[in-house]
Amino acid sequence: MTLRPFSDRDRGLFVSVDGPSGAGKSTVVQHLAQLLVASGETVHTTVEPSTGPIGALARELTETVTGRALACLYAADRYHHVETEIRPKLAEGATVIVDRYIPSGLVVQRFDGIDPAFLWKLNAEADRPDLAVILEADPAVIAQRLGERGAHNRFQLRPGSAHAEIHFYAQATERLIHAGFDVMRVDCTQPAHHAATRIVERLTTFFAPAKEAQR
Ligand SMILES: Nc1ncnc2c1ncn2[C@@H]1O[C@H](COP(=O)(O)OP(=O)(O)OP(=O)(O)O)[C@@H](O)[C@H]1O
Ligand SMILES: Cc1cn([C@H]2C[C@H](O)[C@@H](COP(=O)(O)O)O2)c(=O)[nH]c1=O
Repeated sequence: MTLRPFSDRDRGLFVSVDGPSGAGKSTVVQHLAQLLVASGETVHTTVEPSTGPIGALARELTETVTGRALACLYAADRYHHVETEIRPKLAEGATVIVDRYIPSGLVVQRFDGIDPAFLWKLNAEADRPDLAVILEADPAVIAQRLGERGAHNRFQLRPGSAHAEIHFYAQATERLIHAGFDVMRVDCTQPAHHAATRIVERLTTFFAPAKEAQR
């Protein structure tokens, strides 16, 4: 199987995975990568904030810097990540799976009261993923997972954060669909490998070239 976007057969497929904190993004990304590698794909997994210099700064400053300044820092990391890691890996033909991307940029900074229109403009020039996966679940499930695992950041410590984040994601998802993004909503209350299998099915149905084209 060789996964290629129809718009550009010379590069690999770009998939983003977003969803509320603790929904299971990292777990699904891991399963998805394993399934794709097992089917013969070259896969590069990556994460935002990136491991680059701006990503490291954003991660370090998330607890102390707020609002527009933090939103700009995450957007700067995104543009740098695309230029220095994502595009080069796609050009090598790898399927790139990113754990958090534009949808997170449209959602997380809303906890600091930032206007969604500002977040949209800030992220508007970042390369679009071929498929934007959004994990969805009942707030009680997410709150339970967060409670068991423990919070990773200040946003997850707020009472009702799971409810608020699910609401922000629903709005961001509508906006992405309206702008023409290929969005796949995935129920993450199912076991993670089931969710990953559904994503692989979608990728192979919509993006794997016909056998003749591969020869
Ligand atoms: N499908 C699932 N069913 C049950 N538990 C799950 C599932 N997916 C993830 N978990 C558990 O939920 C917790 C959060 O998972 P994970 O770290 O993958 O979430 P995340 O969305 O990447 O979190 P964060 O946004 O904080 O990075 C972990 O303890 C993980 O083992
Ligand atoms: C991409 C992105 C990330 N963040 C914040 C949210 C979290 O504090 C960390 C990510 O860590 P996790 O282990 O994946 O939860 O980064 C953000 O505020 N804005 C963003 O666009």
